[in-house]
Amino acid sequence: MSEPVLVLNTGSSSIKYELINPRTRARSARGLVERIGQERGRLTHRAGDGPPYVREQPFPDHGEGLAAVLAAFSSAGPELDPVAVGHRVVHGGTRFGDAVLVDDEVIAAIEELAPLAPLHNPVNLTGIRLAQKVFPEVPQVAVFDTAFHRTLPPEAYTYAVPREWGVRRFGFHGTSCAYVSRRAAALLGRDDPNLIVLHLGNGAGATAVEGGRSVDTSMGLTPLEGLVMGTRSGDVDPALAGYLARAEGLDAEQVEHALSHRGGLLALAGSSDMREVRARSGDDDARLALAVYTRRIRKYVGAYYALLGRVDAVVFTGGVGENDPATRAESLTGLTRLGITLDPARNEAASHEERAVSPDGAEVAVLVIPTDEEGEIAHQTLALVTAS
Ligand SMILES: Nc1ncnc2c1ncn2[C@@H]1O[C@H](COP(=O)(O)OP(=O)(O)O)[C@@H](O)[C@H]1O
Ligand SMILES: CC(=O)OP(=O)(O)O
Ligand SMILES: [Mg+2]
Repeated sequence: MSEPVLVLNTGSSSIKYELINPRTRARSARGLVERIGQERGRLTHRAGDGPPYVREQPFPDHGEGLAAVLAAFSSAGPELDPVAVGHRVVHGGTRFGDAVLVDDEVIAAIEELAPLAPLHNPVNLTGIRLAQKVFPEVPQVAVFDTAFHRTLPPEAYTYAVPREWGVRRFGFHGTSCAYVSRRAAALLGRDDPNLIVLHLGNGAGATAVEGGRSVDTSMGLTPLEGLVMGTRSGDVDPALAGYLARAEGLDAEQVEHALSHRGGLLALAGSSDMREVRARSGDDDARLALAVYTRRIRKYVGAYYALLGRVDAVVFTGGVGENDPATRAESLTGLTRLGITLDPARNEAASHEERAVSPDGAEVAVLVIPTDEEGEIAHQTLALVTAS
């Protein structure tokens, strides 16, 4: 029996979607709406093995992007008849752990958490509301990025700030971390390995996984802290906000917006896209950007090695982690004494498969595992809908 689940991963300027059979993980359709809110948007829809259905036009907001997705299914198929819709929701706060069925109360809670993930939660809600309208009889399920990090111990999630602020570290990309951690365990043939997971996409984070559980992670209260990202600065001196207020007259919102949208690779190299930055690695700005990007990763690898004491594998995932051998090599240089080395030929071989890129018998395996956030969301969605 085919039981397709529609998965919506609504990002700050994009919508990724897939129609998946969660049991076989077979996709009958997948697509992407890019550059929402910009002058030139694009929708690419793939159904089966045929040529993609492409629309180049502006998509002023996520609502219009989603309407175009529905139109793509009508024009290019397949029939869009999901048994459930699974939504990626970035911030679940302390309220949400496992996936939940969406009702009015859940929507209100996701909305309340929006100030902690202003780039993500509001557009996640746009997806939920539209799907409710289009599929009123179909259960909607929210799967939270923060869920996998519920196991952080207090000493990892506590900031040394006044308690009455009620703030803490949450961590993100948990669905990706959970999936690649499970796959790493299978590849290593160990039940509950110790891992350093490096999810390097547009957003990027490092996570220390001990015995299969997240015990520390680089993203914090919001998805701005930690590694250098496409447009996000990652770690900076918190006094920067006060300095910019005094020196430039920026208010808190302007500082946060700049650190989120004008930071990272974009600030240093003029592009948030790693492929473009790599293509210009002859120029000084791009070289510095790459050095800052990979040095930050190396610092987190060292820190998490120290926390874990024993590491079975370093796992690379996300668009950069999966596809950029130079980032993997530069991030792990000088770590031979920790037992972390790469096999250059394995590292450089292009592949979309799960694989080890360290030498056979290495003390610490280095793995590349393509993430599957959508497959994981579909799986959790069907499990919840079937159980309820
Ligand atoms: N072959 C490649 N070499 C280097 N970087 C790549 C390659 N393919 C994709 N990337 C980079 O991956 C990043 C996007 O990662 P992805 O995980 O798809 O993003 P998102 O967080 O939006 O899901 C971009 O910076 C892109 O340049
Ligand atoms: C949480 C986060 O950073 O997500 P993304 O990588 O999709 O921006
Ligand atoms: Mg991502």
